[in-house]
Amino acid sequence: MTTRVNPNCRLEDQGIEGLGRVYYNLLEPALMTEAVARDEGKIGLGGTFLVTTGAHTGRSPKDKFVVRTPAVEDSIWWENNKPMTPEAFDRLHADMLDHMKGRDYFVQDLFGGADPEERLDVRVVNELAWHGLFIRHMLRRPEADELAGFTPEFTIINCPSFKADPERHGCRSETVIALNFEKKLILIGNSAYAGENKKSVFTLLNYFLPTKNIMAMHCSANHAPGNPDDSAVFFGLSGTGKTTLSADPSRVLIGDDEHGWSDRGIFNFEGGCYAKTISLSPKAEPEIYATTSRFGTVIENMVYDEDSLELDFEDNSITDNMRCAYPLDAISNASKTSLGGHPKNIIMLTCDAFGVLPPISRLTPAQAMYHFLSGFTSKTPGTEVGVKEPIPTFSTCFGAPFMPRRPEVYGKLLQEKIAKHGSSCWLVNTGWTGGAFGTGSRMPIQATRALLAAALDGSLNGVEFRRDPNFGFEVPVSVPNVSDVLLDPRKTWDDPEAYDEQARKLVQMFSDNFAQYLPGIDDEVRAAAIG
Ligand SMILES: Nc1ncnc2c1ncn2[C@@H]1O[C@H](COP(=O)(O)OP(=O)(O)OP(=O)(O)O)[C@@H](O)[C@H]1O
Ligand SMILES: O=C([O-])CC(=O)C(=O)O
Ligand SMILES: [Mn+2]
Repeated sequence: MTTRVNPNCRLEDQGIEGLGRVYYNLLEPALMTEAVARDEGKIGLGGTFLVTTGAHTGRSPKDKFVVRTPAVEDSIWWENNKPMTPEAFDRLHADMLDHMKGRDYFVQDLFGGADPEERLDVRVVNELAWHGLFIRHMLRRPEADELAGFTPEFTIINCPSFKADPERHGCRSETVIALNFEKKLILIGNSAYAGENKKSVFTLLNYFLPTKNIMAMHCSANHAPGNPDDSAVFFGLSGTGKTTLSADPSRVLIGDDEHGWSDRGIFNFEGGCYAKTISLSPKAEPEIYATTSRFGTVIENMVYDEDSLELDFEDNSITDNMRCAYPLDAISNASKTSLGGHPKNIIMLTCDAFGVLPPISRLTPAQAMYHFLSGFTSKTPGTEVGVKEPIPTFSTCFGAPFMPRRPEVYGKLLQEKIAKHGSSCWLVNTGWTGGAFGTGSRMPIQATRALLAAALDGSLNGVEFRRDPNFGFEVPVSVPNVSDVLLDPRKTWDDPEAYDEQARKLVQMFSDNFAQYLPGIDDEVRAAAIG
């Protein structure tokens, strides 16, 4: 019988002792069985696993720390990554190991990265069986014979029942995510939100890959049917549409959130997807909807009927950030390899709740760099009391919370690769049209899809373009299957002067934010800066 763990690499061999029962590399059915036995959640329709995560229903970026050791001192972007002293980390580590004694743990040995040459071997040690199921869906699953020789390069210990002590552990609250590059260890305490697991691995890859000249990207990716070389990536912050728009029935899905771009092309870091389910429509997003009733899908923080177990896609009383996690093969048109060629098209998604940005714009490489460094989207009112206006959010590289290095590192890599491979770049607004949030409405998914289809098949390059007076990029005047009015946001507003006023404000926000990047920027990108 094949063993499901490298016999020379048990937790004891890593100095983790005195635990209760340790379950190594259980498969999905066994993980579900253990999760049910522990009352962590319950089986839903079609064999999904329904779970709630208590106080944390999203990531806790303010509680994330990097241990400040000499080896990483010069390479970490400390203005964006909170430091923790090695001594505080050691106390946290010792206290967590102590807390773990006598408790059962679920170990999953997995790969981060679909390209075998570039992958990171990670061991994820979870207190919750369903976290084991989640991360097994999300990362790359080794074959049984690969497990026999598996030696983790990094270990993540995720212990939601552990509460940190800010005084003793040098953190901010009882919640902690601490990355130690020297000890090759990540410790997560006091959050049951599953997304912390996957974004920890992303942060590691974002640190390591640039040294190998590989661009690490917070983006989704797909390719044309039968032609992996005709690939596209979709950058974007949370909620901008990476997952929704990459799962396009007319394209082959490579992945929905994290990818690398090496000299061989693009590769998914993950083996699964983590989709938002709020208002998920079977008509607009049939592939993702179908995953919410298949065996093994983890359904996190959704309200359901206690008797019938029917999910309520509209009830956001637990959180707006309700999600489902499933392996890539749950999507029928997913790539078998999770690899693609050098992207022919680079899409930058933004959800502009001010209703100012056009639904699609063509960017020069310098403009693409400007928008990549800006990383604009907006948070919409409603989730926080008293928030009446959309909140502009500038998160550099479309993912500042996951970027351990300085933005220029990623910016330069992307710039070089775009120049070398001649990728076309586009800015796509999946946010508001016909006015700002409160007046207008969200861009219809069908319109966004039609515009993307035209960009990706090359036909959009053949239409007439106008130059946007506020942002300087080019905007198509007319596109088949999309109303001309939609293409010109000013015309969608009842009051065009109110549009101009809002546009002026947004330009100013971009310009104020970009000031921080001007000192290190080359002339071409400087010339593309607006305002
Ligand atoms: N025009 C549109 N384009 C894309 N998504 C839209 C559009 N209109 C509405 N939506 C909704 O917006 C949400 C986009 O979320 P999605 O999960 O794709 O974001 P994401 O970029 O993958 O975020 P995260 O990184 O948090 O996973 C979905 O709920 C989708 O149904
Ligand atoms: O990380 C998460 O919690 C979910 C996600 O994909 C994102 O927010 O970008
Ligand atoms: Mn997503």
